Amino acid sequence: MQRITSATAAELFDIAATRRIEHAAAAALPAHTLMRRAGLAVARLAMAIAPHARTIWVACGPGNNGGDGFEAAAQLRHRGFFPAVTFLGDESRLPPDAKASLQRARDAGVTFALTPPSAYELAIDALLGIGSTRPPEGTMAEWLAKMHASGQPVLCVDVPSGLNADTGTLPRGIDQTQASARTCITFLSLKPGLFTAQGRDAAGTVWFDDLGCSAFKDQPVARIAGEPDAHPRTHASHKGSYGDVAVIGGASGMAGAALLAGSAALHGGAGRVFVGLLDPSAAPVDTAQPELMLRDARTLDLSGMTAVCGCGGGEAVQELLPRVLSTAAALVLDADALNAIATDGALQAQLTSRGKSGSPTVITPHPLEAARLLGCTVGDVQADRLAAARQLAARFGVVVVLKGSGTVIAGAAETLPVINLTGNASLATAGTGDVLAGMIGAALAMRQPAFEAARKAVWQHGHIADTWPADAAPLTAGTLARRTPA
Ligand SMILES: NC(=O)C1=CN([C@@H]2O[C@H](COP(=O)(O)OP(=O)(O)OC[C@H]3O[C@@H](n4cnc5c(N)ncnc54)[C@H](OP(=O)(O)O)[C@@H]3O)[C@@H](O)[C@H]2O)[C@@H](O)CC1
Ligand SMILES: Nc1ncnc2c1ncn2[C@@H]1O[C@H](COP(=O)(O)OP(=O)(O)O)[C@@H](O)[C@H]1O
Ligand SMILES: [K+]
Repeated sequence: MQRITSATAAELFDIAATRRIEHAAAAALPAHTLMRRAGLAVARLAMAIAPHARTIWVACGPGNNGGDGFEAAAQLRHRGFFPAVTFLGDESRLPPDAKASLQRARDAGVTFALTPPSAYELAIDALLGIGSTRPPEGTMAEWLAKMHASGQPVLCVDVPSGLNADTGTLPRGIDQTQASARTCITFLSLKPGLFTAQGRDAAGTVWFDDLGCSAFKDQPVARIAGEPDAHPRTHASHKGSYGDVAVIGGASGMAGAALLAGSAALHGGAGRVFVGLLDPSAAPVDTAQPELMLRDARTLDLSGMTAVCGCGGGEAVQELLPRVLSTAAALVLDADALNAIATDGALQAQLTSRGKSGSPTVITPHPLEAARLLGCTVGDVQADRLAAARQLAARFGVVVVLKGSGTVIAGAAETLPVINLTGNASLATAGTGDVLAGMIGAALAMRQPAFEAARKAVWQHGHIADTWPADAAPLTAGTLARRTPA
């Protein structure tokens, strides 16, 4: 059993691949072996989470996920705990594995009840796993609501019930994000939905158990990539070794966004940072950050530079985009640059041909910007974040950073997308996206390949937030930009 953290590197498998792994493993093992191993793993984790629990509520559903719950209850009873099982299903229609585990729970002397216990110290959610086909309703929805509102810890078996294990979406009305401490133990494969969209809130801390079946492989759909490699600086280097970044943005009233990106590029390690402001009346120097070289955006020669374009760019950025797209040596497109491209077919064609030419290019849309680029709704993007990021990457031939909880990084078709596990809601404050764009710009300026530059910066951006000292100044975009990545 392995705890999954932001340092973990592993492949992610969708439901179809997981089913194939399960069938291959089950065929190679004696009957009921997988479920017995799964139930034992649940019981062990339950004992670790709530070692002093008197009553453990085990809510079991109509399929094999419920079977895991019966098996866990049997194992817990054998170890002196008092599981109370509520079963929502038709015994005569239980799959064979689950039926055998139900019998084992009965034989172990587990208590069965029609309604949840009035008091309990841990709830085990074994209602639905990867076989969830429709939104939970009626009694199942009530039990889930009770579990999640009770304040007691919840241990989800394989997948939080109702969560789409491929996409991380929860059905409307099923809230699994309330105050209870949440843990999920998942079997045979790590599923992408546990790590993006609503998955991170629903699953909480994720544990993985391969049930002794690591030999059974299949085709992954994405990966979590762990901590990126450090790039130590050689003694015999100088500022020219670390490249130039030119931030282009900061239209009237929005200079701050460009300055934040510039600050992040500087602290991210770029050799020199120019900030090309679109506001002609902007001050000639930022006295708080005199290292930044402020210029008129129209005068910058981008041919040897990494451009970070769009932060606070307003509508003014549109007229500069043809030159930026054709001349920047490497490029990060954010915010208003993306909005401009979304409404302009010629710019889209230019972006596509830039992508085809292989010039390093990263786009960093949040879900609304991604929706504009794809011509769909935010709901469509969030309904399948992996697919949306892959689609954008394929359309323009660039590296895509689809931001939000479980940021997705997608590139060329032959590169597995990455779901990033650092970051938290303290980043949900204005300007943190500008900081990310600047950090990616710095990594590109240091000549890291575009996908790796994006992956590294996204990981570090989130990691800074995750390790923000409790006694430090509050996390704002400005303080985030100034913290050296750990
Ligand atoms: N076999 C093994 O040894 C191992 C299996 N493992 C475990 O099996 C799990 C997969 O089991 P599974 O395929 O039986 O699917 P599961 O998630 O239990 O649900 C299917 C049942 O739920 C029903 N149903 C669906 N939605 C519903 C809803 N909203 N409300 C109400 N009912 C709903 C659906 O009914 P139907 O849609 O057919 O009407 C069907 O009856 C997997 O996640 C893992 O925990 C692993 O431990 C490895 C070892
Ligand atoms: N709840 C969250 N969990 C993890 N990361 C988040 C969360 N909310 C925001 N972020 C991150 O913060 C940044 C916000 O970027 P963006 O939406 O472009 O903001 P802005 O335009 O204000 O700079 C992104 O990197 C995003 O992934
Ligand atoms: K479950």
